[in-house]
Amino acid sequence: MNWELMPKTLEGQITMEKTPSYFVTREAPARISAMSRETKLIVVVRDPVTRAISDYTQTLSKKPDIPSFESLTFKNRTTGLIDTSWSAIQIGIYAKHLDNWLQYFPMDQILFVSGERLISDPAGELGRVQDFLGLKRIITDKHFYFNQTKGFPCLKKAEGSSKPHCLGKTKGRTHPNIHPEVVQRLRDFYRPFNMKFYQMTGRIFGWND
Ligand SMILES: Nc1ncnc2c1ncn2[C@@H]1O[C@H](COP(=O)(O)OS(=O)(=O)O)[C@@H](OP(=O)(O)O)[C@H]1O
Repeated sequence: MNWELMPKTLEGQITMEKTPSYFVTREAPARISAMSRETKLIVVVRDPVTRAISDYTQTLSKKPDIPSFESLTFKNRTTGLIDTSWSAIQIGIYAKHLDNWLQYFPMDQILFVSGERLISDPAGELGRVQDFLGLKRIITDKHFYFNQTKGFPCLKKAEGSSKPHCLGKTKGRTHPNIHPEVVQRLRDFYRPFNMKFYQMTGRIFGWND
């Protein structure tokens, strides 16, 4: 197996790699740190309850026969006991995953991007990303417009083209309606983990307001 998958980076270049599952993979911090302790890490996080529903929506689009969101959420519906072994729930316990990364990387090498702000203020959030990477703020408000049909911000011009570009059909799917009681139970479940995560990152993401 060839482990040297990352290309060599020359002076003045930044090599980037995106794998959503790294953040929740136990072995990832040690392996990335062994490759380079200077690696900068960027994680996009959104309200873990919406994240769980989004995760379920994605699975449902591939396997329409899976059980309901509610039945996967609870180990026991009557007592309200949540099945934390279900990956859609487990992934949203951000404080726990961050603990694992902090064994190998200092906090100032990790940037948390707010998924909600990425939608409401993409240029502002990307401004933080550019600062974190030590880049000039080249991407600004001028580059985005809000596409009413898509319901999301899109690029005015795609790279190498003069045409507007939105993310594809698999981004921004309609979520199924989940019973408000189930949503509330999940909000209560995540609250302490969210509070811990705000404390660790020094940013209030506003998921329990
Ligand atoms: N500009 C724009 N356009 C469309 N979608 C946007 C945008 N910005 C953020 N989002 C949110 O991205 C969510 C999907 O991203 P994922 O992280 O699931 O993608 S990935 O498959 O893990 O790469 C997707 O989640 P869903 O709403 O559940 O589809 C969106 O909420």
